[in-house]
Amino acid sequence: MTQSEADEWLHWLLHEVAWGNAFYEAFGRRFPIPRQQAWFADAGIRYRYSDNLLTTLPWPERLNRLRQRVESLTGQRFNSVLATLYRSGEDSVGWHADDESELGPAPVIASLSVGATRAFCLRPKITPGHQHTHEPQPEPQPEIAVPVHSGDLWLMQPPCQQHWEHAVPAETGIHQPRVNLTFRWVIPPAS
Ligand SMILES: O=C(O)CCC(=O)C(=O)O
Ligand SMILES: [Fe+2]
Repeated sequence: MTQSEADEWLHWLLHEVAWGNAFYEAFGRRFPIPRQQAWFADAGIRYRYSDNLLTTLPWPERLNRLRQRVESLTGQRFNSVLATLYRSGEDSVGWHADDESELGPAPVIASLSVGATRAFCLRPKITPGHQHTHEPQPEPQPEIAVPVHSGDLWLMQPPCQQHWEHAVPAETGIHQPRVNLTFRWVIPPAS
């Protein structure tokens, strides 16, 4: 999208979205995750991870039109979007893959960013499918860092989530916010 569209989207997302704080548990305590999130989805769509932490919001008309635009640009269908707000360079997301079973074995995720330029980092999973093990791990592979600019749209296609992890590390000196939208297809529950 153009810079002025990206600026408009940043303004709309910052002011109109009901941003929520999510938490993670460690050492028997709850800590806020270093970013804010909102989860929009079609009626009846549930996503275990997000559902535990976030309420499902209905699509605002404007966001629904953006979904249709992303669908026609990518040739993919999406029934949900996870919006993430990085309030400044202090906010981040750690290494993970979006490989929950609700996304199916080979998810296609479209990602759109507006606001501050941040590094989107990728690294191969150390042991595909067993990345959460506590056993000793071989040395991590060198990572790839792609600067993502305001208005950039990219696709994470198979086998990205199967074999790679991604992260947006904290960056000192960034005081502007960034919003990232990840459009996803969550397999609807069997009716
Ligand atoms: O902010 C980004 O570019 C990545 C966000 C992300 O990894 C996610 O929403 O799962
Ligand atoms: Fe992700």
